[in-house]
Amino acid sequence: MGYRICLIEGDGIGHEVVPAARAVLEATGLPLEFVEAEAGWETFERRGTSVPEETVEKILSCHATLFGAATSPTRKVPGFFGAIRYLRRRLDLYANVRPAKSRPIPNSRPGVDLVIVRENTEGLYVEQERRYLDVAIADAVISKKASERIGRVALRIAEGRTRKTLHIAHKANVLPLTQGLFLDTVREAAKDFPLVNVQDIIVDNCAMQLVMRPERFDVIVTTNLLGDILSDLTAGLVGGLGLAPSANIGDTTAVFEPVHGSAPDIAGQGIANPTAAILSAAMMLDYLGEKEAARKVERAVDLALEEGPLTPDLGGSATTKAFTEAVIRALGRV
Ligand SMILES: NC(=O)c1ccc[n+]([C@@H]2O[C@H](COP(=O)([O-])OP(=O)(O)OC[C@H]3O[C@@H](n4cnc5c(N)ncnc54)[C@H](O)[C@@H]3O)[C@@H](O)[C@H]2O)c1
Ligand SMILES: O=C(O)CC[C@H](C(=O)O)[C@@H](O)C(=O)O
Repeated sequence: MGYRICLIEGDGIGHEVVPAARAVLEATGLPLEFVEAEAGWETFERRGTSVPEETVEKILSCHATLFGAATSPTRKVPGFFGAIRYLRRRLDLYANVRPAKSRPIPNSRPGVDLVIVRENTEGLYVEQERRYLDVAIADAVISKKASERIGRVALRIAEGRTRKTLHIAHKANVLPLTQGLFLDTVREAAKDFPLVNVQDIIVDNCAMQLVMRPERFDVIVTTNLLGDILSDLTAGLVGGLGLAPSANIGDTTAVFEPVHGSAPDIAGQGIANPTAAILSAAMMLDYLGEKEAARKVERAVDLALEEGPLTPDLGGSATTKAFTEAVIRALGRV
């Protein structure tokens, strides 16, 4: 039996990096069947909704989904909602797992091998904002249930790694009710994981320590917006957004996507780095139980990064297509 994979390109460079990742997936030789679905800003403009119901149905009919990126305007547009944010909440994809690993390129910091585990359903992402004349208010929701389940995901990941260390990154010193509930709940869950060395860290110090000494971190668990920001920081440590993969995982399905967005500044030029999408596809293979194929794809990416040619974000002049072909050639040698 094969795997049904839902592909959602989205907007901008999503149209370039998802086909690249698909080509690499096809080159693994695994029995994969692809189902295409649409979501994002272009979909909203065409159909009046950024996530048509049939897209949700297609995702649910597949074993896993690979998502590119979707554009969200910074102004309020009536009827619009952010596609990936909607899918995370609609499908209860509560764990956003974002690894950052050193890669064999000059602008990647050596010695980094960490995972950010970002709570993916609440915090400030409940998107409850109100405006009263010149004052605007946003709600941040933290629940014991969501904090406990994301805490347990992070603790299980930490338990399975060599260093077995978990940092809980929080701002409970300023927000003791919301951030404090998150911190206390994860600490409580940690009692069931005696092998994991659990430490608290205030998020601003965590950001500084990540820049100064990233090699000391193993797994970091944090709330939604803090994880959003920290995971772009860790992407920057290892070579940039073009290299950072992620997984949105729930109990019934999972959506894999590069950490980056639609990159309007380079979209349509065929020069986007497909590595983040390809590594997200590797995370998807791992989720599907195809561990060996996942490891091979990751090794092929590292070989291609080592040997080049590199895309412009990494200082080269290769196209998306040329780099993808290099990864596919490398797949034959790993
Ligand atoms: N998951 C998502 O769908 C998602 C994630 C982030 C941002 N966004 C949306 O994307 C749009 C653009 O946001 P942004 O500019 O802040 O972030 P972005 O990630 O799209 O781009 C940030 C910078 O990184 C570069 N970059 C990103 N990915 C790259 C790649 N694969 N190869 C080479 N360079 C790459 C871009 O050229 C840009 O200079 C916004 O509308 C935002 O809402 C969506
Ligand atoms: O632009 C959007 O609608 C979502 C962007 C998205 C987020 O979680 O905020 C992105 O920054 C990410 O880290 O996945």
